[in-house]
Amino acid sequence: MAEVRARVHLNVGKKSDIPAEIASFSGLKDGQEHVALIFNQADEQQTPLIRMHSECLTGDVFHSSRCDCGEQLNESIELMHEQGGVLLYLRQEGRGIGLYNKLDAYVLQSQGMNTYEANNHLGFADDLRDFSDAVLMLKALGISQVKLMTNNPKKLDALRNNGIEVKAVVGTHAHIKVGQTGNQAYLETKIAHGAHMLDIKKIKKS
Ligand SMILES: Nc1nc2c(ncn2[C@@H]2O[C@H](COP(=O)(O)OP(=O)(O)OP(=O)(O)O)[C@@H](O)[C@H]2O)c(=O)[nH]1
Ligand SMILES: [Zn+2]
Repeated sequence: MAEVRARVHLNVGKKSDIPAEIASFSGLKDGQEHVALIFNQADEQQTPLIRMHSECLTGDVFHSSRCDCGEQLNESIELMHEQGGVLLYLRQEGRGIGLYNKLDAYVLQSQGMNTYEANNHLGFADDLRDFSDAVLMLKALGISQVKLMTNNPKKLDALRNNGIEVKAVVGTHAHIKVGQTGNQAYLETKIAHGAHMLDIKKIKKS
């Protein structure tokens, strides 16, 4: 069993004006410092909106053209500001392979491989993520049923197979960034080979 270690108020978002709390945990299994952002005390709602967001330094911090992670993060924060929610920020950079390996994968993608082929070429599976710490974090917050914000069916399975009831799924928009280092091929590959439920019509040019 994991437990909440510290829980403290802060404002977040592009303008630092969205009230939230950040929580740290004890008893997590993989040794990473995962955190939860809690909006409007949503852990007290019966079925809060949840996002399990895997870390992406290049996208979340630098708003890289190669992916849509930073935009998804902002979208989650803004929606949770409106309706409450819990954002689990999971330290699973590069779908679990780490930042330097992800940059090696980007080199291979610049040479023509897709995102999964590049992982495989480096000796990794398509996706190394394990969401059991996310489940422990939800349980530590007393959350057993959720509305999940994702397009990734693996995240649904990870919760459903571990005692968290997923009552509804809320898709995120994706934002196309055109050009040689853009994210269009990355998003299309996730739909075609990763079974992502991303509605191509929901893709917006940003
Ligand atoms: N290995 C690898 N990881 C990538 C690449 N592009 C982005 N990532 C990582 O992919 C992860 C994306 O995380 P999420 O946005 O939470 O997950 P998702 O599987 O896309 O699912 P949803 O956004 O919930 O639909 C982050 O850890 C990024 O660092 C890539 O080309 N190669
Ligand atoms: Zn990213």
